[in-house]
Formats: sequence, structure tokens, C-alpha cells
Amino acid sequence: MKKILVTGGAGFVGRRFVKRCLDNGDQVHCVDPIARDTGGIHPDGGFPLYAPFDYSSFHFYEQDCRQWFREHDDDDFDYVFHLAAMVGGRAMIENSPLAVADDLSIDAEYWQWAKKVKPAKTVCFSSSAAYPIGRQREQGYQLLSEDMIAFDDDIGMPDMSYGWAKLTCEYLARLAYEKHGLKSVCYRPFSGYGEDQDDSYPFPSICKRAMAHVGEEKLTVWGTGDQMRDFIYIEDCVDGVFATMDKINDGDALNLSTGIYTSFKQFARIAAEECGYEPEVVGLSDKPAGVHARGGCTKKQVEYGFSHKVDFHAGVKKALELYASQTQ
Ligand SMILES: Cc1cn([C@H]2C[C@H](O)[C@@H](COP(=O)(O)OP(=O)(O)O[C@H]3O[C@H](C)C(=O)[C@H](O)[C@H]3O)O2)c(=O)[nH]c1=O
Repeated sequence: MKKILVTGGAGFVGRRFVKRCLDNGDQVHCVDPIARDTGGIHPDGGFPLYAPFDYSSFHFYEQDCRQWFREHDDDDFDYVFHLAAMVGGRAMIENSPLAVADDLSIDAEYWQWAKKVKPAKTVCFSSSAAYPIGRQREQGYQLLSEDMIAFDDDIGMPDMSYGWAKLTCEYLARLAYEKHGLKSVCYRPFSGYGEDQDDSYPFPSICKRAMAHVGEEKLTVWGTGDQMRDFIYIEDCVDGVFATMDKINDGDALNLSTGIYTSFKQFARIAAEECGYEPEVVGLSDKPAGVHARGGCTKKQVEYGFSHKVDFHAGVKKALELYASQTQ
């Protein structure tokens, strides 16, 4: 049985990692303050897809991880999945950049704690938001590859305070390895999605909107609707991490992506089609749209032995079926 810490373990990504570790028979220590606007869910009432307290090896601390670090000095963690972050969807990234900047402090305190207790391995969630926005513009965008962020060269402007924080965390991971021998790997997920994601994210929000407007002539998305993302099913992300996390130790980064661009107009059409109608999809230009095209090159993931399995259309169908069953 491994001893595992999951910071931010009650959030959308964290809940999936907690379950995978519990199913593997590991002892899981989950720390989460269930902060507003982060999508964290208290485990007492059960998580949407499972009840963590059904497992006797689940331990929960309703606490900011920074406080938890001050109170705990266990030096026997086999893995830390460091997922804690102040983040919601695009609206939070654009409207509350200083609240999001708390992530700089969360990561700084994480690495200071790690230096003290020396967990055997840290699995760090960075983000594709760390990539330079200059490579994601309408003119000249390209699939983002890991080597586009090089800490010994010009670095480029990441996506707002969220991108800066994630980029800085990656830099700290490298320093932690070089100066203190701390082993880690950093992941850059693209648009991770799943049926239990918070409604501030486009995936549940657009699926539910398509369901609510069945038969209508128009369906809305934010921005122009021509902006594109690389949607990857959350279980594929978890598979990708477990397939690769023991192969990198020096804080190097790996994308979690499909390499496939889907525009929000295409996405809304897929959702509507699954609901049995064909509306005109229109953009709401006053809503935040973020970068134009964010997709991740898959070459390095494939070299490390991982490819995504779940097709986006199938992911949309699965979520719509669940939402429909919940409204009955
Ligand atoms: C909520 C909503 C969003 N959208 C569109 C508008 C934007 O073009 C896009 C925003 O998606 P998201 O909130 O996922 O923000 P991104 O800028 O893509 O950044 C995301 O991907 C990076 C990698 C992270 O790490 C962030 O956590 C995550 O927020 O969805 C709609 O069209 N309709 C809606 O109802």
C-alpha cells in the first residue's frame, strides 16, 4: 500500500486521482478547503461519481494546503499529486486574476514543504495555459509542443496570472530537482472535460445548454464560437499520468492532449445533434473567449507510451446521457 497525498483532491481532477489511488489499494490523504468558485465538492455527502468514505483508506482534511503543510511533516509519502489551485473557468481567469495569483503562493509553499519532508515523487499539475499566447493567435497558431517552453531561452507570455503561476511552478520543480534532488514530473493538460465538471467550464455548460434549448433555432456559445480547444476526457488524463509518471524525474513537462482542434461552434453542433436538433450556433461576443486556438502536440506523449482513447463525440454523448438521467 502506497501513501499518497492529493492536494486539491476534492476538485474535478483531484476526485478522479483520489478514486484511482483508492482503487489501487493505496492510502490517500486528500487536502482541500472546498474554496468558492473552484468546483471543489465536500466528500461528506459523497462525490458525484463515488463515495470516498466507502474506502477506509481515505483521509480528508478540509483545509488550505498551505496550512496543512505548516501542520504536517510526514516524511513517508510515496507520491504527491499536487493539484491545489485557485482556478475556475475562463470567467475566473479573466475577472479575478489576483485571486488566481494565489497559486504562486500555493506552489512556493508546496516546494518549501517538499524540500523539508522529501516526498519520493511529486506529480505536478501545470497547464497548457503556461504556453506562450503568441503561438495561439488566429494568425499563425500551431500545435503546442513541450519544447516551446525552454527555461534556458526566451520564454514568451503565458495566459494571464494563471499561466504565470503554472509556468513558475514548473520552474520551481526543475530547481527542486537540481538543487535538492526532489523527483517530479509536470503535466500540461489541455481542455480536460468530464460529466462531473463544474458548470463554470464550457463542457458541462454547453452540453446542458444544448439540452435546455432542444428544438430552438439558435444555440449560443461565448466569443465568436470559432475559437478552438483540444478537449481531452479526464479519464484519459488520469491514464496518461499513470502510464508516464515514473518515466520522468527531473521536473520535465508532458502535454495531456489529443492534438485535435474542436471549435465551440462544432462542439455545440455535436451536443445539439445528440439531443436531436440542428440549431444555428451563434457567438455571444461580450463573453470572454480566451486564446483563439489551443491544441497540444502529442509526439512526446506517444514516445512515452500514451495516446488518448475517448473520442470527443463519445464523451459528449456520455455526459448528455448522465444529465438526462439526472433530470428524470
Ligand atoms: C463557460 C463557457 C465557455 N465557453 C467558451 C469561451 C471560451 O472560449 C472557452 C473557455 O474555456 P475555459 O473556461 O475552459 O477556459 P480556457 O481559456 O480554455 O482555459 C482552460 O484551459 C486551460 C488549459 C486551463 O488550465 C484552465 O483551467 C481552463 O479554464 O469556452 C462557451 O462558449 N460557453 C460557455 O458557457
